[in-house]
Amino acid sequence: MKKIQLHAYAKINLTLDVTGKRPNGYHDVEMIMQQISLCDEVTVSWEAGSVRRGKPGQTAEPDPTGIQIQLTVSRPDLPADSSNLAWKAAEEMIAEFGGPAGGNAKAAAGTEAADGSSKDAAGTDAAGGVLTIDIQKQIPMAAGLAGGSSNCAAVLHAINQLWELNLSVKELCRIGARLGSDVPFCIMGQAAAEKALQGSFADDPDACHCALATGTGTDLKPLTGLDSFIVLSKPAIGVSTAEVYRGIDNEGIPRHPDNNAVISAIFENNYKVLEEKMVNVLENFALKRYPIIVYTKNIMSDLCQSAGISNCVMMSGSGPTVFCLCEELSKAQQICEVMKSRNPESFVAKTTGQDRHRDVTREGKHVEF
Ligand SMILES: C[C@@](CO)(OP(=O)(O)O)[C@H](O)COP(=O)(O)OP(=O)(O)OC[C@H]1O[C@@H](n2ccc(N)nc2=O)[C@H](O)[C@@H]1O
Ligand SMILES: Nc1ncnc2c1ncn2[C@@H]1O[C@H](COP(=O)(O)OP(=O)(O)O)[C@@H](O)[C@H]1O
Repeated sequence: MKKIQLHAYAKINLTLDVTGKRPNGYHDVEMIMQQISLCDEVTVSWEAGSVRRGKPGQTAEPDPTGIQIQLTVSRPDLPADSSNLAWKAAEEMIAEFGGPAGGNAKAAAGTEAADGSSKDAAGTDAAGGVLTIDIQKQIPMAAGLAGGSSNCAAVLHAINQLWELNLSVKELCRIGARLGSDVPFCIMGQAAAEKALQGSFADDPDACHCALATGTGTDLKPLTGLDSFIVLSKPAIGVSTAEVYRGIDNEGIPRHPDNNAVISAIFENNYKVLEEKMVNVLENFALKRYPIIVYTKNIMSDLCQSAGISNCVMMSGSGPTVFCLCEELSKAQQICEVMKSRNPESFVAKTTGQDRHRDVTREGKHVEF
């Protein structure tokens, strides 16, 4: 049996502009996406040849390739069936590749039964195998943080490794884009941030922690990332991305983000410019529809003011999570403490990929998360 454990990182949107609507209902966007340290743990194992039954967690009957998917999750409100994006990722890889490189499960089949599955003379599954996925959740759900998309991306990466497919980040993104608009960014981010993958993607130009996303969010240009601590606070509601995108169609957009100014400000770590130019146009609908988001933003802004830091407070993605940027860990921790008393799902995170923050703070002290 082969096994790989990956971190599935969340993202925040430092800007989010909507520039048009397509005939299929999807919206054109221009947004800056930044990976952060808050993550789930996704473990995937591959056992070739034998199809086990009666194991814990949800299982699917083997498909015609003889491959069975098993999924376990750490939260009871997260589906552990084929509606889970992690499961969909496994199905997509099975449909695309049929099994490991050089040992394609379809091609390696012994005799093919009437239902298309592979059986040996004894009637047991001769080819194929079992893909077992376990998700330990930490990223809040339906939160605007791409938790589901990051789980999906982790399973695509894991199967790429376990089946030795040698796909590039671009090739994985092509598959991921079919599963969700945020999935390609999560794939690029994991290629850059996950130690277990770095050997495979050391020279891949698409491995990055921050990107400008255009099109429906799947055309990505790597950017230098921000170097900051982040406080995240999720009000106790779930928000549907589809509802928010639909809602924005009937709203005026008084202010758009200035992506070029934000890209320069990220490079210079200029929080004053970030405060002025970071805009998420989805707030125009989401804040009206869900006043708890306004309330959360106001509390966080007041806390930033009391701490004497820039007011870089914004909703991430389609919400409802609100975040603020903090240069200093101690201030981020102070703000988080107060936010936790209002919204238990409040966290301190840091942007990934920054040498200054990777292992040590600027003062040279180790940072433990
Ligand atoms: C808003 C963003 C910003 O990063 O993130 P989240 O808030 O979801 O984290 C993304 O655009 C969301 O990406 P994702 O959550 O993957 O969305 P998808 O599954 O592709 O689409 C869910 C629904 O959102 C709408 N949708 C999505 C993307 C897009 N560019 N235009 C849309 O109108 C569609 O109605 C679609 O049916
Ligand atoms: N592995 C997964 N993790 C989280 N949510 C998932 C997953 N698979 C499917 N979902 C579903 O997708 C929806 C949005 O999930 P999520 O990715 O957390 O939202 P967002 O991108 O807004 O942060 C949830 O309602 C959840 O039921």
